[in-house]
Amino acid sequence: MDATALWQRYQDWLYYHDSLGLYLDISRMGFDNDFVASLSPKFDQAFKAMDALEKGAIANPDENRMVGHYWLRDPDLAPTQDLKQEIVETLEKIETFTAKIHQGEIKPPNAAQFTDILSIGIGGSALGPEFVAEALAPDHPVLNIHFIDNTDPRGIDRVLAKIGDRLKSTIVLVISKSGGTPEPRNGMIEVRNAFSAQNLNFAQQAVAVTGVGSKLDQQAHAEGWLTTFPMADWVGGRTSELSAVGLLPAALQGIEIREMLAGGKAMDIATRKPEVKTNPAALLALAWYYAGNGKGEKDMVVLPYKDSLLLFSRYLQQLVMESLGKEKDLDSNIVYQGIAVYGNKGSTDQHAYVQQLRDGVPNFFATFIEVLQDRSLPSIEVEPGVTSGDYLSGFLLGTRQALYENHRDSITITVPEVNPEIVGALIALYERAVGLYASLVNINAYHQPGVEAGKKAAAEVLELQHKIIQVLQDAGQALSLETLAEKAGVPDQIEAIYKILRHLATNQRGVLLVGNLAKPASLMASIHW
Ligand SMILES: O=P(O)(O)OC[C@H]1O[C@H](O)[C@H](O)[C@@H](O)[C@@H]1O
Repeated sequence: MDATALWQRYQDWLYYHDSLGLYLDISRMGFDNDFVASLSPKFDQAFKAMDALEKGAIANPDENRMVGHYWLRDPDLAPTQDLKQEIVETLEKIETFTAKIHQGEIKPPNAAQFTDILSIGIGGSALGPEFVAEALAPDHPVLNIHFIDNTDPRGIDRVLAKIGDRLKSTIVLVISKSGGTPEPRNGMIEVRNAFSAQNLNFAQQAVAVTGVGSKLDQQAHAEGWLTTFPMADWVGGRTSELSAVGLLPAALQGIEIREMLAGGKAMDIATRKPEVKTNPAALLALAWYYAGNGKGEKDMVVLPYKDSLLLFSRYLQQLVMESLGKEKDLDSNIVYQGIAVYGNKGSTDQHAYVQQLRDGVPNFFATFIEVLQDRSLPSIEVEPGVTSGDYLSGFLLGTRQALYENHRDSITITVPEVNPEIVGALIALYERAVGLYASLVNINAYHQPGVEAGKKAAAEVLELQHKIIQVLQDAGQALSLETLAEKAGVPDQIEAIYKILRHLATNQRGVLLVGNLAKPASLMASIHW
C-alpha cells in the first residue's frame, strides 16, 4: 500500500475517545472491507449477547452465574436494587475504611500507624492489584504495597525480609474469591507464623476480601479480623480489578479509585455501542479475529512503551488466556480456542525478542501502547533538540514501521498519560474485547474448567506423598522405589514417587535416599529417624 493510501486507511479506521483522549489504530492489521462485512452477522450476535449479559442473563451457564463486572462501574445497571446497594455500600466501606487507616484512626496494636500493605492472593486476586500498583502507585505512597502471589517458601521469605520489623505496622490483605485456594491459604499461614515469631497479633492487622460465607470469610469472622470485604459471585476473578479486590489495595496506596471506576464506566459506554467501527472493543476483537483467523493462530504481543505499564501484559495473560483458552465451544464441539499473550515493555524488548518479531517466525501480532506524556515536568535534552522521551517515542514508531514493512501486523493504542482513569479504561476495554471475541468464536469466556485439572492433580500428588511416607514408616527399613510403589498400591506411579522423595530428601523432611542419583532405579528410600 502506498503512503497516501496508508494514510487514508489510518484515518478511516482511527478510533478516538474524546473524554479519555484515547486513540485506537488498527490500520496496520491487513484486513479488508470484505472481511469486515463477513464478520457482521457474528458481531450482531455478539452485541446481543453482551446486552443480555449486562442485563443479568446467566452468561456463565456452567457455573450458573451472572457476569456483572460492568455493574461495578455503573451500579445503576445492576439488575436488582439489592445488587446495586451491595456495590455502592462496598465502595463506601472501602473509602471509609481507607480514610480511617490513613488518619490512624484504625491502627495496629504496636505502632502509631500502618506503613505497609501485604497483599496475599493469586490469579485474579493478585494480577490486577499488582498491575495497578506498578502503574499508579505514587512514588511515595501512603502505604507501601508488597505481594505474596505464590506458595514459594523462598519467595515468601524474601517479601517478609523486605518488610522486616515493619511487620508490626503492616496491614495484611488476604484476597481470595473462593476463600479456599491453596496458595493464598499457605501464604496466610506463613505470614501468620511470622507475626507470631514477632509476638504480633495477626487478626488485629488482617483483612479478608472474599466471598461471603467462604472458608476464609468464616475464619476472619471467627478470629475477629480487622474487617472483611465481600466479593460477589457474579464477578469473575479475572474481571475483579474494579471490585474490592483491586479497589481496596489501590485506595490504601492513595490511588484515586473513583477515577479508575469513572474511566471504566466511560469505556463501558463506548464499548456498548452495537457498531463495530465506532466501538473500540469491537475493533480490537475484529483485529484479533483477523490476525488469528478466529482460531488464535497468532500470539498477541503487548508492548507498552512505558515502564509503569510493565505488568499490563501479565494482567492480560490471565484475562485473555483464561477466558479464551477453551477446549469446547458453546455447542460442545472441540475447538481448542485461545490467544497466547506475552509482552513486557518497549523499548526494552527491542533489545531482547523484537529481533524475532521483525525477522523470524510471523506467528504474532503486536499491540503497541503509546503514552503521549513523557513525564509531568519538562525534560532535559539528551542531545540537541532531543529528549529521552523523544527516543522512546521514536523507538515505538520505528518498530511499528519496521514490523509493517516486513508484513507483521500491529495495533496501536495511544493514551495521554498513565492515570487512574486511563488504567480503568484500559481494563474495561480489554474486558469487553475479550467478551465480544468470545462471542465471535462461540465460547464461554467466563469459566475455567482447565484450571481445575491442575489443582486436582496437585492434590493427588500430596495424597501420594502421605501414602508413601506411611508405607516407609510401616516398613521400618529401606525400600527400593519399585517395592515402595508396589506396597503403596500404585505401581504405575513410580516416577511421581521418585520425584516426591527427591524433593523431601532435599528439604530435610526425614527422608533418606541412598544410591546412584543418576540411576533412580538404584535408589533405596527410608525414613531418617
Ligand atoms: O480468588 P481465588 O478464589 O483465590 O482464585 C484465584 C484464581 O484461582 C484460579 O486459578 C482461577 O482459575 C482464577 O480465575 C482465579 O483468579
